[in-house]
Amino acid sequence: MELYSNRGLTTVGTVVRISPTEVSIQDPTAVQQIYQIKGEFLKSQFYEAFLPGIKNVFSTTDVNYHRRHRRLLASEMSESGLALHRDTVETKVRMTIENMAEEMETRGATSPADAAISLQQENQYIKDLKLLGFAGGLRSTFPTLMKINQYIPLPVLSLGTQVRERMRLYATQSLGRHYKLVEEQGRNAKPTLLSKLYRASEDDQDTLPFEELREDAMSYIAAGSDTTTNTLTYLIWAVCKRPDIKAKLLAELSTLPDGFTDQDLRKLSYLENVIQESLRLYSAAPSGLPRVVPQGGATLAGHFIPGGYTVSAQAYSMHRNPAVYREPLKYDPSRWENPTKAMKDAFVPFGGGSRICIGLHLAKMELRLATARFFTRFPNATLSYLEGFTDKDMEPTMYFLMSPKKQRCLINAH
Ligand code: HEM
Repeated sequence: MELYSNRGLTTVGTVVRISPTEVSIQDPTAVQQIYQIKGEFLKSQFYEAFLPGIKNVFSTTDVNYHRRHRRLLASEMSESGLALHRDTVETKVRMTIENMAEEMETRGATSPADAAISLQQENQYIKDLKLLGFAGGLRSTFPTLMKINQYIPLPVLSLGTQVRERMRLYATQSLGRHYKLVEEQGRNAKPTLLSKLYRASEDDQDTLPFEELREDAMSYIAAGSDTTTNTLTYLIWAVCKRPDIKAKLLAELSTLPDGFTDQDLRKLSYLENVIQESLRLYSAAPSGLPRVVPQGGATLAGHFIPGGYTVSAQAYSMHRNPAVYREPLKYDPSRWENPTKAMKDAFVPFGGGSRICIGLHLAKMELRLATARFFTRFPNATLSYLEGFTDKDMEPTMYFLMSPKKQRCLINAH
């Protein structure tokens, strides 16, 4: 199979052994086999190494624990459940756009990622989010580091422990703020993504103990911030680089009524294609998602893989396979006008099966609103060359999550 990487076209196997007991697979049919709703390929120990000491809906490898949490969390994150949160998302997006406009005045350029995140919390919080992915990626990719760390403490790993503790504190504070509101305002308190669970009465089966809820809140903070922000950053950068694409997007946005809402945006097909294409090339979590082959083994892409082996597929290569996507390195939203079955099967920015991203509808709502608000407010936006910014700054780095190498993208938003 031929694959495009940043270094050009390389020929690699569809099935590649990457360690004595681990196999990476880039075959759309096999991927559908591995990541199924009722699948038997369970998350591997990789996830516990990624977030040691934290058991939540993202990291747990325990099927029953996951099923219970996922069931309880799912309704609020569904498309209908999110209707309650549209106004909150809309307000955050508007504030982000205002931040950008202000930054333009003071700095002469704006950085979408900084504008989006600076609203949420202090500087330390932002640093912590980045460090969490970095340290987690190191730990799970190089488990030997953990062994060395027992004898010679490695600063990056102890930093990771401190970061996890601070993330736990952020989650506690965030839940605490809502508890206080509920005490003061009762059921009329502004809902959050976890409201339903702690509104339930003490003896209600459909609720979670505070500690478990707090760990899930951590997964939302960690998995839900940088992912959407990085995708949005790459989207704005990619569209600003291509005046033809921007013009087509602006033409579609110009059909929107004044005071448009997400309901209006959902009808815009080109906007949807721009988001799809950004998730294809710049998907924020494009690394291998390791699963354990069930007992008895499995035949994947024509190869028998014994039970207990780890298999993984990664969106990065799947999304750049020239046999599926013509000119795969080209940013071309129009390819999504009539996608083939292979394109749909190979498109896995949110993972798949029972462990598919629980935040995907929220992420897509945020991306729709932020893209539409950004380009209607700044129709003449172009790339900025201020502060020596170049395309090289946008080369991806990957520590499980993908982000621009220099952690910045400067836009001349005027
Ligand atoms: C563009 C934005 C996003 C991308 C690309 C993304 C990507 C992913 C991927 C690939 C997975 C599967 C991980 C695996 O199998 O190991 C995942 C899982 C998850 N994501 Fe997202 N995500 C995004 C936004 C969000 C948001 C906004 C939230 C929550 C607020 C969120 C929360 C989660 C959680 C909790 C899981 C674990 C689900 C489970 O195991 O049941 N994500 N995400």
